[in-house]
Amino acid sequence: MTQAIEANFDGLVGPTHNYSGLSFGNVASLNNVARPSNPKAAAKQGLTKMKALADMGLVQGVLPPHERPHIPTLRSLGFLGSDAQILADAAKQAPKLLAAVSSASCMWTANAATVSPSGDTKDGRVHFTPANLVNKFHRSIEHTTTSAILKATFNDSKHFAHHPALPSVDHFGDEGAANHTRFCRDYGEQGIEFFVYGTSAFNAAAPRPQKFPARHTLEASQAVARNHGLNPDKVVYAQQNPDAIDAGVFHNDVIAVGNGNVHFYHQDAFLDTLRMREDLLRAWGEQDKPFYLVEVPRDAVAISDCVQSYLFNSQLVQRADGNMTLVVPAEVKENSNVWNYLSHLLQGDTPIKDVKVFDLKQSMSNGGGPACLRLRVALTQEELAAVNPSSLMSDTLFKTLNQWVDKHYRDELHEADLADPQLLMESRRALDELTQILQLGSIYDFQK
Ligand SMILES: NCCC[C@H](NC(=O)CCC(=O)O)C(=O)O
Repeated sequence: MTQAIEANFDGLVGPTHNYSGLSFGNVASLNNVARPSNPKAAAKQGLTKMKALADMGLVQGVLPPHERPHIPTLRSLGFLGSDAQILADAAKQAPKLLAAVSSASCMWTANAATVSPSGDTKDGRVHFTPANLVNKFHRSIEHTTTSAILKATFNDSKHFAHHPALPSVDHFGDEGAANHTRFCRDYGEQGIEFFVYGTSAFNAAAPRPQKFPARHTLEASQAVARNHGLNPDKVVYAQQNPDAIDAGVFHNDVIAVGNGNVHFYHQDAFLDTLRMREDLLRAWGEQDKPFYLVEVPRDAVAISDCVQSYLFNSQLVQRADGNMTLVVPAEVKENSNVWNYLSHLLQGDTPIKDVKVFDLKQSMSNGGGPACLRLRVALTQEELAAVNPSSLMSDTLFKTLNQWVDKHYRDELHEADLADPQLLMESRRALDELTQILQLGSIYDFQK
């Protein structure tokens, strides 16, 4: 049998990366509002992580940034005239709206979509549903372009099925793979799809957070599971602990991560931990590999440590020897509770055997760690061969993209700069060139 693999598709940080405090409930986004950003450093930090994972022998892909500021959204909201006029009017009349349509938030591709590998789906294809991200206006405008990018990257209907986003209303709030994990013995076999939601929209009695929004609903996850043709016996749902959301855990991937036969999560991540454990063990059943439930006790690491360090927003990746590496942000090393816990974990009886640390400070300052920056797509060799080859990381692509960033990106950006018509022109020139580098065709409005 040919070996299936799990590829990571990272979002390349766009030229308008900035700190606008747009994400209520996301502590880092709120704390860093109005700080100057460095889009050039942000893009390079992301590229360095992508290249390092490719060098570890993993398949690494790149998804391009979206067109920002998004002039078509401003036009649809009544701004008229030339692009420069629209920017000037929006900056004056609705500066927060201009910031929202300028966000580089599509870099966090864990929120791009939910992906079900072919081993799990009825028709044996890989299924994609772009997330509607309806809870945040600046993110709710992503799914149309995300859909175009996914279709251009996974462009073969024999292997890949693309669904539209769910209805854009709170009832179907969908944050994509940030709340979705897949467990399996082998990436090509039937696995368990684990959906985590913030609340249930159609059940008024369901527990919900008091302070911050629950961005993802049970009903959204159920609809995705139906559309993807998943086997109900191999789907597990779990509700996030509402208190965790109120403590700043706006996506489940801030407090849990899974891969293969390992679920690594915090004691306070879920509303009903016992049930989550039982449901996963039942779905796993009898296999020649044990299932590891690695629960981090609150006495060792508090929720506040998780939110501050992003311990769980790590990538748990497969090594050639069958063990796993945890890819963490530098903040993990700076938090002594977390670092001590990790040192202890690596000695224990779990497949997690080493840690790799990356500086992702630019993304982290908006609440996005290593796991937020990647969308996982498990692929058989035949499916991998059908992926757009120009989207896959290599020595050449790494060099080309670094040069491209050097040529087009600024190293300092303030919120006021978003009104600069030059920034719009620079971004469009950059993205036009990028679609040629990645051979994606015309995916942006300005190219049509
Ligand atoms: N998965 C990580 C997502 C982080 C993202 N932050 C933001 O959109 C912050 C943007 C700003 O505040 O400028 C969010 O909360 O959805």
